[in-house]
Amino acid sequence: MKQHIGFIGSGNMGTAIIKGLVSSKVAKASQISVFDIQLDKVKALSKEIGINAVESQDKIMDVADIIFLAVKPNIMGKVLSDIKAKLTKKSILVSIAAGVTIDTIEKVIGKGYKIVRIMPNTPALVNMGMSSITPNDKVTDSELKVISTIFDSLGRSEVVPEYLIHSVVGVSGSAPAYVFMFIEAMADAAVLAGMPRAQAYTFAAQTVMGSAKMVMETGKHPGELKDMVCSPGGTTIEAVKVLEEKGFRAAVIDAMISCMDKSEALSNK
Ligand SMILES: NC(=O)C1=CN([C@@H]2O[C@H](COP(=O)(O)OP(=O)(O)OC[C@H]3O[C@@H](n4cnc5c(N)ncnc54)[C@H](O)[C@@H]3O)[C@@H](O)[C@H]2O)C=CC1
Ligand SMILES: O=C(O)[C@@H]1CCC=N1
Repeated sequence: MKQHIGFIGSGNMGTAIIKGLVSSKVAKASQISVFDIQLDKVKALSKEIGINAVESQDKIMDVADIIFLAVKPNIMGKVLSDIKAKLTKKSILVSIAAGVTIDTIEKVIGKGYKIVRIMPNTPALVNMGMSSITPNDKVTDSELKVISTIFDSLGRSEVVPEYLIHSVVGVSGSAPAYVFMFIEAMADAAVLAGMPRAQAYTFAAQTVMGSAKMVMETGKHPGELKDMVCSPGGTTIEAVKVLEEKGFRAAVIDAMISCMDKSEALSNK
């Protein structure tokens, strides 16, 4: 791609996107400029992967065609007000903030600007992310293609209407946290049974990755794939019984309802 990409904020998610982009080779490190109030962090990132570390938001606005806002939702308003003067109608503003709607952004910067709302997740760091893309009506089809290319290079992406973003937060944005908890719990049990810790993480994580791949590649219903593991009178069905008794599915659904409710509450602030 030929555009210059600027980042305001390089925390957990911003850094995952930046590193994923560089390793995918969709953008060269020289095409990426990054500003974060923690300047040392950006300098270290520059040293590590070669992106341009810049010392102000203004410098990002001077060089970038695509501007990523990767700061916490509660400071989005301030950052938007700060960059407003230098924003042009040609720039594409990409926000990854949970609960900050396109309407909220337009209330600060005004209408007529190109805005894309993204809900990414941290596996973008290893180019296995899942991102949703929601453009406003000022973004052209070819610009949307550029944004899709960026997020496809970080894993997969799908364009969704804005009302679906709460579901996306629950099922992918926040979801790595619950998957990591699942992996950690499985590894704990293996350690309990005597397996060394590091080996337990490898077995658990590879199993989660392989199971996910089977869902994606076989097209079979997850229930059918589960049934294929459960030998009659065997070990797996014993585990399934306990998971059902302990409310495993209900716990996941309830947790996600809390997560999605919070996403909605943030949007209504
Ligand atoms: N962490 C995740 O898994 C995901 C996060 N998000 C969204 O990404 C955004 C960032 O989240 P995280 O990376 O987790 O937070 P974080 O706290 O790790 O990173 C935020 C960064 O912004 C910097 N910052 C603060 N004020 C700034 C300013 N005025 N100018 C430039 N930089 C500034 C901070 O120094 C920090 O490095 C949030 O809006 C969140 O909703 C979305 C999807 C997933
Ligand atoms: O926890 C959060 O608020 C952010 C949004 C999605 C994942 N992390």
